[in-house]
Amino acid sequence: MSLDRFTAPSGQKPARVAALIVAAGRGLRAGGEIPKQYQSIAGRPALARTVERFLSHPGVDDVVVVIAAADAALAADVLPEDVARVPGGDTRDASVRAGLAALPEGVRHVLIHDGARPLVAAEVIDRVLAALESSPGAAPAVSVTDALWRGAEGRVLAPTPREGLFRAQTPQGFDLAAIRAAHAAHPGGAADDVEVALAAGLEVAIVEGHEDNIKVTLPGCFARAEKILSRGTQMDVRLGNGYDVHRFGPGDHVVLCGVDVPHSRGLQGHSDADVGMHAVTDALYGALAEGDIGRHFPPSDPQWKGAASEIFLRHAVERVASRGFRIANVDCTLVCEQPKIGPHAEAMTQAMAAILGVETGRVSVKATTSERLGFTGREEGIAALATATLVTA
Ligand SMILES: Nc1ccn([C@@H]2O[C@H](COP(=O)(O)OP(=O)(O)OP(=O)(O)O)[C@@H](O)[C@H]2O)c(=O)n1
Ligand SMILES: C[C@](O)(CO)[C@H](O)COP(=O)(O)O
Repeated sequence: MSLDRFTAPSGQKPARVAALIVAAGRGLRAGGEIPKQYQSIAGRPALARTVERFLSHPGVDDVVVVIAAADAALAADVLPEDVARVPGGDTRDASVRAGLAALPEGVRHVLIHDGARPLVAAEVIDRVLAALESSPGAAPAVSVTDALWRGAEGRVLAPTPREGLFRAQTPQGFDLAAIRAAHAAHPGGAADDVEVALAAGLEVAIVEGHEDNIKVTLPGCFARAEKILSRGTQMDVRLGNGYDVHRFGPGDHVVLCGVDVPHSRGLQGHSDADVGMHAVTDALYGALAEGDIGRHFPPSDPQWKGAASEIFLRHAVERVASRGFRIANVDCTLVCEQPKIGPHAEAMTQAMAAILGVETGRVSVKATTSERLGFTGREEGIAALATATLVTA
C-alpha cells in the first residue's frame, strides 16, 4: 500500500476523523455497582471525561460511543444527547467491529479509544493524527523503563530483556478502510486494534504516549486518576469577556440581569435586550472560544425575536458543562446613569446565580456611571461588560 495515499497534500482539507470510543465492557476487575466507565472520577463519570476529550479536540469531526445495551440508561445520564451510540459485543474486538460498521460516510481516519482512559491528553491525540498522515496506523505507547522478570508462585524465574518493549495505549488510529478490512479478516481475541492491524500486514507507527493516559482497570485506578487530575496537569482555567450595548427606546421598564427594573424608557433589541445577561453569556462563549450569542442564535432568525435572554444564558451554561468545565465566577458591570442599579443588584445576583447553577457568592453584579460622558452619559443606552472564569469540572 502506498504511503502517499495517507499524506494530505498541503492546502487540502484534512481527512475526516472519527473517534470511536469503546465502552461496552463490564469492568469486572475494577468492581463497583456499575461498570467502571460510569463511575465518578473527581465528581464526573469517567466516560463523560473520555468523550469530552475528543469532543473538544479540533481535529476530531465525529464521536461515536459503543455501549452495552444493558447500560443505555447509564449512558443517557452521562453522554451529551447528540453523541451517537452503538450497541457493543461480548468482547472488545466485537465492540470495535460494531462501532466501525456504524461510522458515518466520508470518515477517512478513525481513532479507536478505550472509554476507560479518561485522561488522554490533546497532545497524544495530536501525535496520533499527525502520524496518520504518513502511516496507515499509529498508536501511542510508553517505553518500559523498569527491569522485567518472568516469575511464578511469588518467585523470580528469570530476567526478561526490556529493550524494544512498549506499554500500549489508546487512541489507536487507522485508515478506516484498512482497519475495517483487518477486523473482518481477524479471528477475534485480540488485545487491541494494533494486534488486528499487524495481523493484516498494516504498518503501525509508535508515537509518544503519556504516563497519565491510564486505563482504569483495578479498584485503585480511580484514586490514581483523581490524583493525576488534582496535580493540575489536566487542569484548564479559561477566562472570557463579554461586552454589549442596547439603545433606549419607548417603554416603562428595562430587563437587566434577569430583573425587571422600572424606568421611563425601555431597551431596544431583537430579544428582550437584557444587556447584562448578554454580556455574561458572551463571556461564557468567549471562555470556550465558541463565538458569541449571534453565532448560536442569529438575529436574522425570527424565532429569537423578543426571546427571553435566559434562553441564551442557559444554552451557554449547558455548553460549559458539556465541554467539561464549571463556572468559578462571573463579574458583570452595568454602565448607565439611570436607572439606579444598587437597589436591584441583589435580586440580579440571585437571578443570574440560579441560571448559572452556582452559589450567589460566585456572581457579582455592579454598576457605574460614565460621569455623563459618551453615549451612556447622554442616557442614549446602557452598556455592560462581563468576565467569566471557567475551571475544569
Ligand atoms: N465487550 C467489551 C469489552 C471491553 N470494551 C471496552 O474496551 C475498553 C478496554 O477494556 P477493559 O479495560 O478490559 O474493560 P472491561 O472489559 O470493561 O474490564 P474487565 O476486563 O475488568 O471486565 C474499555 O473501555 C471497555 O469498556 C468494550 O467496549 N466491549
Ligand atoms: C487496548 C488496550 O487498552 C491497550 O493497552 C488494552 O489492551 C485493552 O485492555 P485489556 O486490559 O488488555 O483488556
